Amino acid sequence: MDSIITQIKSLAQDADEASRRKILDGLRDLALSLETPQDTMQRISYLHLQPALVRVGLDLNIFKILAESDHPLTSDDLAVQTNAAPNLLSRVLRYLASVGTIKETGDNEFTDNNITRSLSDEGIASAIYHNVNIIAPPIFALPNFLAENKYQDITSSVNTPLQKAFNTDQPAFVWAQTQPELILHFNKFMEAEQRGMRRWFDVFPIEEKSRNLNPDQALFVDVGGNIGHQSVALKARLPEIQNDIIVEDLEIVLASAIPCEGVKTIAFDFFQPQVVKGARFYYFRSIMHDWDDEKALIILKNTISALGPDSSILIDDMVLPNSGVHWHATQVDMTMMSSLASLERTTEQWHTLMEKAGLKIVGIHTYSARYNSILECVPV
Ligand SMILES: C[S@@+](CC[C@H](N)C(=O)[O-])C[C@H]1O[C@@H](n2cnc3c(N)ncnc32)[C@H](O)[C@@H]1O
Repeated sequence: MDSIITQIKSLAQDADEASRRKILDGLRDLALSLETPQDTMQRISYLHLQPALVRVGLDLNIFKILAESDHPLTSDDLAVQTNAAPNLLSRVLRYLASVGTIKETGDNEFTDNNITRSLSDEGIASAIYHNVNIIAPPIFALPNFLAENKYQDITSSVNTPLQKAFNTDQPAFVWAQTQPELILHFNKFMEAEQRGMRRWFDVFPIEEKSRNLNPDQALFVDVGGNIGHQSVALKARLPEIQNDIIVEDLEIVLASAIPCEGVKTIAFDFFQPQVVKGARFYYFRSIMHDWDDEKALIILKNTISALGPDSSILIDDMVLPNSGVHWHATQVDMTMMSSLASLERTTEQWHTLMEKAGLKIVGIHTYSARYNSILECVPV
């Protein structure tokens, strides 16, 4: 067994991202194939504990303390540093070690491992906060919601499990504006989610397609661009181009925009007609997946009215295959459904949406093993 583990580790060390994922998924399938009914019961029925207890670890700063310590710490050491009751803490630590998020080195003594170090990263911590605080309650409300609605499609963004879970009648993005902590975590989560990934312009011929701009023509409008990660990266890629790169988002979000010379911000509601006319690119990253076809069509039509003769719309979202969709994508799809009444789309669903908008897809450039793709769209 030890020699098999060593072989797998060395295989993974030299693997590219797609092969490394294949190894992880193969090991997952192997572990599942070995489960007894008892194992399955233990695994699935307690799954929800892990994010909740990891959040406790984050609240107490346990992962960072262990990652920054050059020697193992006892639960009493950690109790002093966190002000948590020693007995409570030792039980929490024992749980966290048992699921591999920290490493037990002796009786009530712990150190870090690769998972501890990942969890001590601010962006990854924010992803956990966002998912535990905002995504999990609607997911737990989902079974009753579906039963009450006789297992019909969730089609209204004001009637989803999110409204049930948080007792609100507002759509998620409006409700979110009343939750400043949510916005801070969400913005950091968005950064962590993109980190280390190939960028869309690594496959999209951005230099070639940015030629012959008029001097007063905007190059790039990052619609719903959050705090500007993509626009800042694009500016770094095209430093010599002086045409405007503009991040549009809600005012409350732009308040935390990354300051960057050459990147402007405009507070803008994409359910209103686009205010920047004739830009070369109108870019939507992870926007269409937030909305059902009806709302996505409003956003697209508001953009089409601003297009100039050489403009195009770039949609940066997942393009799902028809079968064998990876769990990284199916879990986002379930989240979209439960909180936003929206979806991740297959190639066919993207074509249908664009046809309804009066657009045609002239290219699909896939840039990650997670189906992230640029759909280049122009009017029919
Ligand atoms: C899933 S995030 C994607 C953010 C960014 N494009 C990225 O990929 O990191 C969706 C974004 O849409 C913004 N948004 C939601 N409703 C909006 C509206 N009506 N007008 C403009 N932006 C909106 C949110 O504030 C958020 O930043």
